[in-house]
Amino acid sequence: LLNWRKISFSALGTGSMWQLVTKAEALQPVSAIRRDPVACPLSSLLTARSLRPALQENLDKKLFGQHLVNKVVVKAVKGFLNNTNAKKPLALSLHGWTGTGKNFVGRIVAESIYKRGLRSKYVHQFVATLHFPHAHSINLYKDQLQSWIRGNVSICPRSLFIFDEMDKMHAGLIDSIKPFLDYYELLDGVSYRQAIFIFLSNAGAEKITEVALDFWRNGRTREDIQLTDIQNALSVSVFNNKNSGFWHSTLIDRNLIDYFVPFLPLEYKHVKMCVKVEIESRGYAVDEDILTRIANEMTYFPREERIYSDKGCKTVDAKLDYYF
Ligand SMILES: Nc1ncnc2c1ncn2[C@@H]1O[C@H](COP(=O)(O)OP(=O)(O)OP(=O)(O)O)[C@@H](O)[C@H]1O
Repeated sequence: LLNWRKISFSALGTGSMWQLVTKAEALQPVSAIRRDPVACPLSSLLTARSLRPALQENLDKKLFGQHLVNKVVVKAVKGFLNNTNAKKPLALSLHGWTGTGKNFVGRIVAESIYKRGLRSKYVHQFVATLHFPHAHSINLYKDQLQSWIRGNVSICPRSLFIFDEMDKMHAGLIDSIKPFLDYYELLDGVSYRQAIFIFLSNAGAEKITEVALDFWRNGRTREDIQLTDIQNALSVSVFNNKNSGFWHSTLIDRNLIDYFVPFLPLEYKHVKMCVKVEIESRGYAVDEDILTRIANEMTYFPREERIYSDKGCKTVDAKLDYYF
C-alpha cells in the first residue's frame, strides 16, 4: 500500500528527500500531495482546550480497565499541546500485553488531534515486521526512515508518528530516530519540537502482569495500582531485556522517552465490555447470554486463577462473527 517517493524542498535548499506516500499518491505530482484539503494542525490552531474534552471523554468512555493509561496519556498530550515552547517532541512509549488497547489508544490520540484520525496525511504508522523486515537492509531503512520523518515534519510540524512492534525493531533503526527526539532547536533547518512519537510494544508485559497479579493476590483493587508501582520496574525490565530492540537503545539511555505508559492485562469483565461494544457497533441488541458465552470462550491466565485474558480483547470481533 505504501511507496517511497523522492520530493524536493527547494524552499529549504536541502535538495531532495524521501517521503512515504500511498501507491495512489505516488502517481500524483508532488504539488497535489502537498495541497491537502485538511490543514496541518499547527499549535496556534489546535490547543489543548479544543483537544482535551475529546481525548479525555473518549478514553473515559471507550478504553476499559486502563486507569493509568487515561491519566498519563491525557496529561502528556494535553501538556504538550499547551506548551508553546516545547524543547523536544513528545515521545510516549506504550507497553503491555497483546490486545490491551495500545493501538486503540494510538487511534484515539490521532482522532483527538486530526480530523481524519489515523487516515490523516499527518499521521504515519509503522509496523516493524511489515515495513522493516530484513536485517540486511537496515542501512537502507535507516536512510529512508530519517528522510521520511524529515520530509513529513517539513510539511507538517505537528505530525504524529506511531511505531508498532518496537520490541521487534532493529536497535540500529531505533537509534536512527534518536536525533529527532532530542532537544535540538533545528536539524538541517527543520524543527521537530511539535511532533509526537508514539512507540508500542509488548516489552515489559510480564512485569506489568506481575504487579497486577500481586495486587490481586493481596486483595487490593486494580485501581489502587499507581504508576510508580509499575514504572521503575518497567523501565528496568525493558532496558534489560536482550530480546527487545529497546534494551540498548539510546532512546532510554538519553531520557528521550517522556512517558512510559503501562497497559494492564484485561480481566473477564473487561472482555465482556468489549463484546458488548462490538455487538452494539454492529447494530444488534445486546444479549447477556451471548456476552457471557463469548467471554467464556476466551482463555485466561495464570493457569490456576484464570484472571487475565491472554489475547486481551483482540479476538472478540472474530468470535462474534460466529454468533451474528
Ligand atoms: N482496554 C480496552 N478497552 C476497550 N477496547 C479494547 C481495549 N483493549 C483492546 N480493545 C479492543 O480490542 C482491539 C484490539 O486491541 P489493540 O489492537 O489496541 O491491542 P494492542 O494492545 O495494540 O495489541 P498488540 O500488542 O497485539 O498489538 C481494539 O481495536 C479494541 O476494539
